[in-house]
Amino acid sequence: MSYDYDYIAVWDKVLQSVKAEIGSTSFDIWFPQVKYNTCRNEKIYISVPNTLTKEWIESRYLENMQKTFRDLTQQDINLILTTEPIGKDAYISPLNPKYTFDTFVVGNSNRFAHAACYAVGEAPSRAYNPLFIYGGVGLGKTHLMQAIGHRILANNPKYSVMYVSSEQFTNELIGAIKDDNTPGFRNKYRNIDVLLIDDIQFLAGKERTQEEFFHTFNTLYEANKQLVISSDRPPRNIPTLEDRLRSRFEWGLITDIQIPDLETRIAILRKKAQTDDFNIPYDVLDYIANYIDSNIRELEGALVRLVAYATINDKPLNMATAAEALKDILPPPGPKKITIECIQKEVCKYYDLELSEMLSKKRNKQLVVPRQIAMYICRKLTDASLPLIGDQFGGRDHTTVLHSLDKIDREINEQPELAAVIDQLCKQVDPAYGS
Ligand SMILES: Nc1ncnc2c1ncn2[C@@H]1O[C@H](COP(=O)(O)OP(=O)(O)OP(=O)(O)O)[C@@H](O)[C@H]1O
Repeated sequence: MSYDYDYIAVWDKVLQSVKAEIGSTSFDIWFPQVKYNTCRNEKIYISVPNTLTKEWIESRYLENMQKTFRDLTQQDINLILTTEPIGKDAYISPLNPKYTFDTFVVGNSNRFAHAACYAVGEAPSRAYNPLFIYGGVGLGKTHLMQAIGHRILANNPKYSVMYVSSEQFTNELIGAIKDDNTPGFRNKYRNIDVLLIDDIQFLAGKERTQEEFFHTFNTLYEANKQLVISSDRPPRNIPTLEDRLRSRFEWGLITDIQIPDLETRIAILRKKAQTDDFNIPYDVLDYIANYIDSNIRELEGALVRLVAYATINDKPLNMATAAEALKDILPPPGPKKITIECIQKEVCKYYDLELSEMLSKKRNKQLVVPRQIAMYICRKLTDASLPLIGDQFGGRDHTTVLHSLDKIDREINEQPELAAVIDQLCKQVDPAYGS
């Protein structure tokens, strides 16, 4: 047996047996979008819609599914769950219908990026070209990019809009080189009206792909076609990106998405609950939003996990169920205890430092300032005495702490940007700060 259609039939049987085993409620939650994709080198690739589903199935059902598959085929085959498209024609992902401007919540962290994307969606090749969007993992870059695609298509159904991740672009180029069909590849990429290319940082170090992308970029740009590029960092920070590409990315508009504040996180959860018709009390949404603060995908993942848990166990969607369902990823509900350590960690995260550096005796400026800020916040948000703070900062004397507090006090008055950073850090440590 080696044809896809044989394996597809086996896969169907595997699904039937899973359903018989776990019941249709769980099955309908986890399996509707789990599909046979392709067979490559003794491996069967199964597409799953997201990482949460992947992890859930892997940890609970995969072993049995694999066994059933092997029993039915009498072949030593591995099942691989993947969120990436692999199938022969699957290099170009269609747009996700959920990623539109309507479903995107605008807050301070993404207002500018949203406005830029919206303008490009309404006036492709006229507003900003290229448009470069960057921001941390799971903050909405793909969503915004695809929203541009949807809007352009809604206004101009004849446009050919292509969304592709840089990884797919690379894989497809490699495939074309292997099959001696680079003209076909070029033809496809250079005859479109809009190219949305995601996660461009993936091209770092891939010279041949960069070369190809450079020509694709030029051809499209010269033909006045719209380019939208996303990355996890600004062009100047992508290592081993050729200068000629970097400079092209800087020709148009560069816009970033920041980590959302608490209000935006709550608004995103409310919108998601409303769109998916989940009836969840606001205090539960606030609880989730309070603790998951740096990745919207995880924020949504927690919500989905809660709903799945409540459905499977037939429990009400309330705080107690949330605490149970999310106990592995969130601390129990209730006021968060603010400790010196959690302040140190938050400040380290902000300044990209190791905790050990903050507690060390080193006195270079990159360490001294964050250390003094952390001491200042400890004094502000905890009851800790000066000697205790000194002690927990690598055994420093209380006079050192006092000196730090005085210094930051003075600088806050002179430097509004420092005051804003400290304010933001205080909010991160204590979501109730200032309210
Ligand atoms: N402002 C927002 N409003 C509503 N949903 C959002 C918002 N921002 C992000 N999301 C949702 O969060 C999830 C992650 O977003 P997305 O995949 O666009 O992130 P990304 O920045 O492209 O991540 P990566 O760096 O992993 O490529 C998606 O389901 C998206 O719909």
